[in-house]
Amino acid sequence: MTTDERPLDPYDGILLLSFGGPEKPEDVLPFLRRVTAGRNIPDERLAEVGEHYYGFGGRSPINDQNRALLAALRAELDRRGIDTPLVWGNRNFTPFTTDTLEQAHDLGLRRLVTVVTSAYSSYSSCRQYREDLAAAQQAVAEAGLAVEIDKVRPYSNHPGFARANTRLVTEAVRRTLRDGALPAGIRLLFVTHSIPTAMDDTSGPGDSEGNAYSRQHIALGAAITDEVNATLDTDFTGELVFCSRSGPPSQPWLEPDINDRLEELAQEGAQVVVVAPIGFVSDHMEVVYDLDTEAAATAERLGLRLVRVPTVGVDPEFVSGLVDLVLERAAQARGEEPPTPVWPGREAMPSTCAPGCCPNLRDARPALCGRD
Ligand SMILES: CC1=C(CCC(=O)O)c2cc3nc(cc4[nH]c(cc5[nH]c(cc1n2)c(C)c5CCC(=O)O)c(CCC(=O)O)c4C)C(CCC(=O)O)=C3C
Ligand SMILES: [Fe+2]
Repeated sequence: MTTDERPLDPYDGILLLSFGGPEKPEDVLPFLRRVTAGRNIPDERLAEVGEHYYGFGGRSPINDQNRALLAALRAELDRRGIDTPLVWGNRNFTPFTTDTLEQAHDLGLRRLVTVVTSAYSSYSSCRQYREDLAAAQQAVAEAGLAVEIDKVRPYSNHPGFARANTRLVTEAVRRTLRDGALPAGIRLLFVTHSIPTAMDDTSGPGDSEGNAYSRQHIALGAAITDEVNATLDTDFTGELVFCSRSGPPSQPWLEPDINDRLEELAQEGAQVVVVAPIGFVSDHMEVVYDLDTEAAATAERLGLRLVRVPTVGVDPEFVSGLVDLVLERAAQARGEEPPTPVWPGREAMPSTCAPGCCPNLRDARPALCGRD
């Protein structure tokens, strides 16, 4: 059979791997216990985060967003004549990854290529998913089922993700124009999930300078800002801020928190803030609570108008980019050297993580899709 007929060879299945979220009030506590097992999150923070979920009827939007992404990926694969089955697994909620691997094996799938719903390099956003894959693979192996698993590269600088974000930010800024002019005191903020500074310091390949997580965000934010300025003839200075900090106060996490920064910006005379959550791929709880509820309330109290940019979600350019990444990974697995498009910057992250990449600083565990 030629590769034209089977463009995903050697893979016979695609796995969408995500975080997972609760779907009803009774799910919330078990979900939170699972997310935070052994992670030193104060009880008060857990109770508080539980309330975020109860405020939305105990249902996170994330699973439905993944169902929509699956449908969009299926449609894009079909459009390209690729009939490879697509399955979905989560870290913290059903369908759990181990069950998904069993299901995949039942379907006859033996070698999967994984797309993670996270674009950046860090323990939480990359290696922890690789550990999930190793644990699930081990669990099904104990039942005698063998499934091989690879993943696509971290894709914050893949044009599909980066250009879709650029277009969404440009459109949001364009919508603020009145008679072709920007409103006075407008600022552009890029937001992502805060992580412990120790996790950021060690993110990226083991022999690199670290801080891959924050650098990747800064690079994308700067590239988007340049594009917006070029397209709309503006002179924004974008900046990166953080949300969803959860560790104890004694542990340093990436700052500034978006709410603190809004206070400062209001004092500096800002009036409109465009908030682009480039750290996330869908409008899940960290977006609809931390930004649309909490940061929106902060902005309101300060008299700031907050314009929230959508996440990429099922944007066709993003979805098509994910399919390109899967095809690229398949070509690599066949021993070819396919082009690895990159924007912004010049270097694609490797599809197989380097030794020591984004280490687990608490308890090292086996991880797939890497060279250690
Ligand atoms: C980098 C990163 C991403 C982005 C990459 C990716 O998407 O994977 C992300 C995504 C998400 N984080 C999510 C939810 C939570 N994260 C928590 C806690 C933590 N997140 C961390 C990091 C990240 N998290 C970290 C370092 C912790 C501390 C504990 C630990 O070291 O693990 C907690 C515990 C309670 C609390 O918030 O304190 C919850 C409930 C949801 C689901 C949303 C929904 O339900 O719609 C999603 C998509
Ligand atoms: Fe999180």
